[in-house]
Amino acid sequence: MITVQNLSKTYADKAVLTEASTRFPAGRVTSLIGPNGAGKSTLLMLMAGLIKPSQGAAFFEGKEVSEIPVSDYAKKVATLRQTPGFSMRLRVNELVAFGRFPHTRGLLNTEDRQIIDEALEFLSLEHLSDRYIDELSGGQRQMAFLAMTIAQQTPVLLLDEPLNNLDMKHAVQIMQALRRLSDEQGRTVILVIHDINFAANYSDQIVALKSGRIQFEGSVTETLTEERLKGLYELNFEIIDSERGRVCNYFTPHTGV
Ligand SMILES: Nc1ncnc2c1ncn2[C@@H]1O[C@H](COP(=O)(O)OP(=O)(O)OP(=O)(O)O)[C@@H](O)[C@H]1O
Repeated sequence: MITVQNLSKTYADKAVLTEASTRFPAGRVTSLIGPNGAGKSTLLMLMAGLIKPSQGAAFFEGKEVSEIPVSDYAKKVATLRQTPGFSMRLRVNELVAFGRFPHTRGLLNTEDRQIIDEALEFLSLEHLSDRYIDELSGGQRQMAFLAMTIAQQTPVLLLDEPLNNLDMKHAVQIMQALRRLSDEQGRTVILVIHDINFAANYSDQIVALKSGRIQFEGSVTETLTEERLKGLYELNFEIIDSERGRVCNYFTPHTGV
């Protein structure tokens, strides 16, 4: 379980996250939503231990994240950063093998190879296994990085915009995979996501940020309402519930004008 308490981050006197306190339920999918610059990635990176808080703390199983040795934390929490840069010429399966590093320190055994194959299979990437990363499309590369994160086999995954560069079919495939990680394997998934409709249909929990503060949080039905979304994004929404799920329509905010 990850919790944050009075968590704040300031850059040169500019507060980008202010007194955030919340808990992320174990084994569930939580989406961090909100407009550009709201502080979503900052909150995720603080939980990942990749940046230090100015005030307050993030906790993993009751221990302050900044006090957990990096090598131990990497076995518990895997992080996929936004647009990960990678200049080395690597094949997809070699990239995914990096996910095993916290466990193996580089020496892969048969079990590691199996886990790598399973991560590729989980995202239906077997056909790309021998392809070079720099010869993939943006979406294929994004999927390969996600496979690396999955191969790390941590109880918690922190994902910053995992749907970046993905077409609709692949976005659905990723969100279904994240649900399976939660439903079938009990893993905790916390992701930053802009597509409100994917958040609505695949999350257990929503945490909404605006101007560095948590505006609201709770279940999809509690949080993704016309009134709350209007306040968050300053757009008119129409919420449509059907048996296939909830659709938040903001595409034509000025209908009738
Ligand atoms: N290293 C940094 N130095 C200075 N300011 C930063 C730094 N990192 C982030 N910020 C600022 O913090 C604010 C929050 O950024 P953050 O990336 O957390 O927002 P976000 O909600 O993830 O945005 P987006 O949806 O656009 O990715 C922004 O105003 C950003 O410019």
